[in-house]
Amino acid sequence: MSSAQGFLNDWVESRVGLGSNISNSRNTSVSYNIKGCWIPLTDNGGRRSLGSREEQGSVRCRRDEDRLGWFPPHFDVSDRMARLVASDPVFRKDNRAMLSRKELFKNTLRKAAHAWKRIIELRLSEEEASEMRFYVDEPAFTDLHWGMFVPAIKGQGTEEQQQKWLPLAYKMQIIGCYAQTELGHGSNVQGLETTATFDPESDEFSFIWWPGGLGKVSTHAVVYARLITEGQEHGVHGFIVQLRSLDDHMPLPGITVGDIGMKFGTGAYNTMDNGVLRFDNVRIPRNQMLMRVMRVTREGKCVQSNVPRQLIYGTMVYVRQTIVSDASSALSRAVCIATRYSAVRRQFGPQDGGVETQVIDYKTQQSRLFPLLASAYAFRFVGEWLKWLYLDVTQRLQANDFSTLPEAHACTAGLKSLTTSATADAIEECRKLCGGHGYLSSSGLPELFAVYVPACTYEGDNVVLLLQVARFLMKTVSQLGSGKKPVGTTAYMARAEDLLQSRCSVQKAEDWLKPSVILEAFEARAVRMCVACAQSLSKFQNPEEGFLELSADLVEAAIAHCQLIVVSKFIEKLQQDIPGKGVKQQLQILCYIYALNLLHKHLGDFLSTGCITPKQASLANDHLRSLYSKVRPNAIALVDAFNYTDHFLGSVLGRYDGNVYPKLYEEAWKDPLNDSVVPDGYQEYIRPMLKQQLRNARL
Ligand SMILES: CCCCC/C=C\C/C=C\C/C=C\C/C=C\C/C=C\CC/C=C/C(=O)SCCNC(=O)CCNC(=O)[C@H](O)C(C)(C)COP(=O)(O)OP(=O)(O)OC[C@H]1O[C@@H](n2cnc3c(N)ncnc32)[C@H](O)[C@@H]1OP(=O)(O)O
Ligand SMILES: Cc1cc2nc3c(=O)[nH]c(=O)nc-3n(C[C@H](O)[C@H](O)[C@H](O)COP(=O)(O)OP(=O)(O)OC[C@H]3O[C@@H](n4cnc5c(N)ncnc54)[C@H](O)[C@@H]3O)c2cc1C
Repeated sequence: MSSAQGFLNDWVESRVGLGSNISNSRNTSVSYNIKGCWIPLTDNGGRRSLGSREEQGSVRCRRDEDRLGWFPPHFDVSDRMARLVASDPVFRKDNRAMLSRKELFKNTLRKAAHAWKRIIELRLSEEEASEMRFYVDEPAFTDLHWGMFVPAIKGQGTEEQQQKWLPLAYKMQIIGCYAQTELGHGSNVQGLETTATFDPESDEFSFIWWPGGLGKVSTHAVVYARLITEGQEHGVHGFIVQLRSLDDHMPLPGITVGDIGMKFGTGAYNTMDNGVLRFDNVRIPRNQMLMRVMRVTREGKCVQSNVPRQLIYGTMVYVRQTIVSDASSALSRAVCIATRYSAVRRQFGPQDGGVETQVIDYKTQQSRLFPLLASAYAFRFVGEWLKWLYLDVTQRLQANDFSTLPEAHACTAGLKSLTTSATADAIEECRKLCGGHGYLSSSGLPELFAVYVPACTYEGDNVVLLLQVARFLMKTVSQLGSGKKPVGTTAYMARAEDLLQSRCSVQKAEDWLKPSVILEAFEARAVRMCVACAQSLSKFQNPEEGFLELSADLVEAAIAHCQLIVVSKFIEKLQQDIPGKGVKQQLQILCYIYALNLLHKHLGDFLSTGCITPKQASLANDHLRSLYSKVRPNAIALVDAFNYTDHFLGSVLGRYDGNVYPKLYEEAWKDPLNDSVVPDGYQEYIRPMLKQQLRNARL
């Protein structure tokens, strides 16, 4: 899809949407781009002015000149959209924590409407519009419209249904949400209680429903419900349901709809109108059931297509894939703030009155911060790979090849779980890395955490998703002897016999610098944990009972497998040409830090499975420590490479110019409490208290 063409036309005309630019077959090697990254390796080792209070604000890093020849195509789009948003007053960052829910929500509507206006005026491409959404940085109903409603129709609708609904959705003449979760059922989709009963008399369905969705905006929803025809159940399906009038936005008869109320944090995800929806005998035409997987005839007969019924879960696969890239963005943002501030902040140091030490120079700070920096890069690369995997599976599905769907499901579920859990923890760690000031709203970290943390729950609870990965792994292990060769991310299991016996070859710390050594350690750990689980499972008469009993161990095995995927994709990335002086070396160091830090954190797994010895573990740790010193000179450059504007970062601590302290002071005075010198309530509560004490003192 070309960015020169208009966004609107592209989307209306596009049938395949995001899948159009991928042509690799699954077995060819995947080519990566480090999209949107530039790493300015400066002569002074990347320290810039950050770190010296004396120099605050005095040095400006000229970004364009700093770049060393690394312009992946995506970078320009991203950079242009970042600047467009930052320079538009309508997109200014309100102090969201200070706004009432109504103000907050109305502001979001205003920004979303303005974004849409600009998208049309500037004829933005899909990629540009998506970048604009990213930099506007405010969860909104449009995320669900574009991110779930449209993909649900695309993935589960017939050609005819797509032709009818997509043009309306692309032009935003209808606005949709994804209404699947009920009050009582979220993870258990098959357990949904909403029913859609076909009435052959009138050619219509009726619903009862209680969803999470959009409470104030959507005119339509794809609603998931159990299909009942001729008194028989036929599983959960998606149905397009109009909720509100397109004239006056009032709910249609039989529909009760509203917002579910304030959520975690102030500001944060409260810009979103998550909603409650109740159907009371709402009727919709038969052809509003999404029928790519199963068709209901005029007579009420169900006709299964050749498409697997798991495709009904397809929208979740799509969104989980996008969530992995989003994890890298959220994490890189937090790390950018914490790294820059760690270079500014000084505590303790020489006793002779010299300048105090930048906290980034403390090994403890480095050992907490640099693995997070490495993870931000690792998640970016695995996110790019996952995008490829998703596009590949989409193309295959179109050609009626469903063979890679289980792996795509396992990878998207597992990596969504792994990256969101790690990112949520990392944002909180970044807050702590910024000491007391990290707790201030103006650090940007509390709100980032509050906005981000539901990612561990939505689109599938992270533990429930890991259990899906574990099921896939147990199936793979059980087929090992059957001649069915594991492929893709489980290909290493074909070498299970060797990996169960292998001994790590590390003898000195530098041996840990061999990618093959690291890979083999992670593969051996994952195989051994999976095989141990499979052996324990085989002792149960009832496999489902065994699965429940062993679920905590199965989750650990799934994590080991997903970590292996991330490590291996990082290593694959480094086998490619990476332009820019010194860039590859820096990424190599980050790759080792990512892997060796995981090894250190999960030492129990590696030791108890006998993959490495305590001596080798200790050598890995020695080496990890030495790698931190190599990152330190370029730490600022490595976070500048994310190319975040100050507007987007929304953090006084993460300012590009390092001018933290005067700005913190300035920010404090903006608080409404400082509007008056003597606070409201003084006369009523403080003064009488003081007077009382004065009287008591006189007595
Ligand atoms: C202003 C203008 C701007 C313009 C903007 C332009 C562009 C922006 C574009 C887009 C924005 C992009 C993204 C943003 C979008 C959204 C993100 C933001 C917010 C998210 C909001 C949140 C939404 C939600 O939460 S929706 C609800 C999600 N719900 C869940 O995830 C439920 C979790 N539960 C399940 O998935 C399943 O029930 C289960 C746990 C998998 C269990 O399934 P079940 O069938 O009961 O059991 P099993 O027996 O285990 O499985 C049967 C069988 O099926 C296989 N399986 C399961 N799932 C899948 C799957 N997904 N795909 C394929 N196969 C699957 C399973 O392995 C098993 O197979 P087997 O029989 O072979 O073993
Ligand atoms: C901000 C936000 C936005 C959302 N947006 C939407 C939306 O747009 N559309 C929509 O349809 N839904 C939406 N949801 C709902 C979301 O998808 C569900 O909340 C999510 O899938 C988790 O399901 P649940 O709430 O039923 O959790 P539960 O399944 O009730 O989980 C509760 C606990 O039980 C554990 N658990 C559950 N099952 C198992 C098991 N089999 N084995 C072991 N442990 C288990 C979980 O790990 C968790 O610890 C949203 C949720 C949030 C928070």
